[in-house]
Amino acid sequence: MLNKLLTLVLVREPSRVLLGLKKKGFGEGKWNGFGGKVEPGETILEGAKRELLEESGVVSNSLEEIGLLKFEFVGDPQILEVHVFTSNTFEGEIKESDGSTRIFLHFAEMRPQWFYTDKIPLHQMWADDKYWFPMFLKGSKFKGYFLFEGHEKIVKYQLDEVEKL
Ligand SMILES: Nc1nc(SCCc2ccccc2)c2[nH]cnc2n1
Repeated sequence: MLNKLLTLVLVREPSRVLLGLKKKGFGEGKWNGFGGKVEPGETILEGAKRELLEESGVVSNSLEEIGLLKFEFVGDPQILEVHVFTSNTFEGEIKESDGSTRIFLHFAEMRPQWFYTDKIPLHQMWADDKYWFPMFLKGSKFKGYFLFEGHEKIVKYQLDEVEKL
């Protein structure tokens, strides 16, 4: 299967969500949760925890999978399969990462910032987020498929709230 396994972690307090501004690479210039590739030999959950720690300095031991999103880009056979997690307990102090390798952690070019749930910068996020973020904020689980043309235009999509992923 050509699907590329990715994770996305949204750290959440009752009225705030932690997002990171991607300074380089895929999704550069967009605010997003913390995530990335699942490495060989690790589970999706382990990958999610690893990326969260690498990209934000946050250690979370209670991630809950809340969404499954598949992204296809016109002209590219590889489908991104993004497993979305939320975390409502965490420890560690939030660190900016500048891509330089630290002694302890390899940071992945993210600038973390808290956003109040009524001030999510959707216009500076991936175009699909405006569709499923409200489901995330109200605690629903969701499954979606988005066909992109380039990185900004959604050609078609399917999105459903689900009881179980
Ligand atoms: N919100 C959102 N996220 C992603 S990729 C998330 C996973 C990821 C992958 C690589 C680096 C960092 C994070 C998206 N792709 C297309 N629409 C999208 N929406």
